[in-house]
Amino acid sequence: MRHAHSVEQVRTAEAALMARLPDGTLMQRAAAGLAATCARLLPRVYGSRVLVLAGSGDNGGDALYAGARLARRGSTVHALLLAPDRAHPGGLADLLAAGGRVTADPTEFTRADLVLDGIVGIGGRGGLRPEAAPYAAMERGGPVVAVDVPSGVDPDTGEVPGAALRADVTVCFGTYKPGLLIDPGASHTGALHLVGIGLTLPPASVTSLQDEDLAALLPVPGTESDKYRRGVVGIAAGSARYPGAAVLSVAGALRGGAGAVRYVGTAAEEVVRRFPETLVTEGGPAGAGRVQAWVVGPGSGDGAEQALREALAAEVPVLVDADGLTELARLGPDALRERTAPTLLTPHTGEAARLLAGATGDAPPPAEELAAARLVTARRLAAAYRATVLLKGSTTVIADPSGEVRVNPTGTSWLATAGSGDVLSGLAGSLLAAGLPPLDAASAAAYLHGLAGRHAAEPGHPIAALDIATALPTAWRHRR
Ligand SMILES: NC(=O)C1=CN([C@@H]2O[C@H](COP(=O)(O)OP(=O)(O)OC[C@H]3O[C@@H](n4cnc5c(N)ncnc54)[C@H](OP(=O)(O)O)[C@@H]3O)[C@@H](O)[C@H]2O)[C@@H](O)CC1
Ligand SMILES: [K+]
Repeated sequence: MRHAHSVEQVRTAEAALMARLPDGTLMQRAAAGLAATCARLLPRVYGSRVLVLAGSGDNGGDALYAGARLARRGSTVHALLLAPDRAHPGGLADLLAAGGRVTADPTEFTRADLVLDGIVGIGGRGGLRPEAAPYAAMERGGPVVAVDVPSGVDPDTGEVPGAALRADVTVCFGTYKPGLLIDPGASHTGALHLVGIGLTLPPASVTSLQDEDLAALLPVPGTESDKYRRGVVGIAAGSARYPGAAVLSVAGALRGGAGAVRYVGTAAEEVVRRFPETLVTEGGPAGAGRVQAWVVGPGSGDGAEQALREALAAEVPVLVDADGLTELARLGPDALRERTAPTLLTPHTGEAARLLAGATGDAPPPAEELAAARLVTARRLAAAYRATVLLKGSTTVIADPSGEVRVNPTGTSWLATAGSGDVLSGLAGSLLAAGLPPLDAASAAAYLHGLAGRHAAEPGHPIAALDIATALPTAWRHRR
């Protein structure tokens, strides 16, 4: 599991540790880790050109001290000071003592074999300021290594409100920051390296599953298992107009580990033709047999209202997707108030905008605004509806009403294909039926779905939604 901590949590842990250590110890630990990573990135440290972009704070201090270490190993190190009269005094003195020089020449950015971005770290707010903004678009001669955070990325949220540096590698200190894991910030970090500096941190509210976490979450049938113990997932999806959504949701559900898939809706014929193992019931969720979790909404069209009401009345976990979400947005959070079992909502940003409008009574915010603020949006929705929310898109973010968040690391842009969300809904519903709590079910489903998309698209070609469902067993088996 990757754990990400907020700036406030990092500052608290830093203060506690600094009180016990001699001045400057943490910065030296950070600089040592940073310099070691830079040395590995350079073909040869001796004789390489290194540029340090140093801002006014400790982030610049880290970069200057790391520059000094590289200068002592024979690199030609220049420092470009973005606030020359406020550069970190100790770091600058150390760099000069090691033979480094100050430059005012911005073209050094292009000449350098490696650039250290020490403009701003966890103390930064807003995009790059005018003196630093041109570096965001400038041609580079070698890798850019971000110190702690790529400058211009909000460390707490991943928002990128203005210009920001795109790093090839980010060396972060003590812990990951949420903004390094969530787009658009995540797409600025490049490869992530964590350097331990000895902080004692509280439990993280933002985490990201890794392969071994997925392995621990996925249900494995025991010798006592029968289909009911493994879970029956009910799929209320599809309509005369959109029968395909039902087929795709069932396809995802069948490969999600539940013991059986029960389908209700008007696309039964198409579903059974494709997947004869599906149990089919006439009518809506209310009249269906035993079901341990419902998925309601993909392609439901006009049938969404009735199906949603019936599913929400059941005392089992319910996943609401697509047309079900549009209907829920119309009803507002009150529709979930009486529920005793968990509810999982799986909106894309357009549906999230409607859900927010349904909760506030305001006009729906532009979907692009929500896409740029994914963490905040998922948390707002989870709080408003008191439900677990899986916000789809570039970095899928899953928030539960307690404020806990999982960030999915396996996304791929190949997943942005029609019907991909239908497969995800069935898969997540299946994991809910198998008994996983909603945060686990949603994050495991997003992880597997992303992996399946990668497998299906290998070695790099377009895929259709059914390809994702077909690749799920491979993703399940290999988990990477
Ligand atoms: N925490 C830890 O455990 C450890 C932390 N360490 C390091 O310290 C870093 C945090 O250092 P920090 O607190 O000095 O803040 P930092 O990010 O350098 O910013 C400082 C100043 O920048 C300015 N500024 C703001 N926004 C800006 C913008 N957009 N563009 C340009 N400038 C902007 C603003 O000043 P202003 O100009 O507004 O007066 C602000 O006060 C951390 O990321 C890590 O690298 C390690 O050494 C070891 C252990
Ligand atoms: K930085």
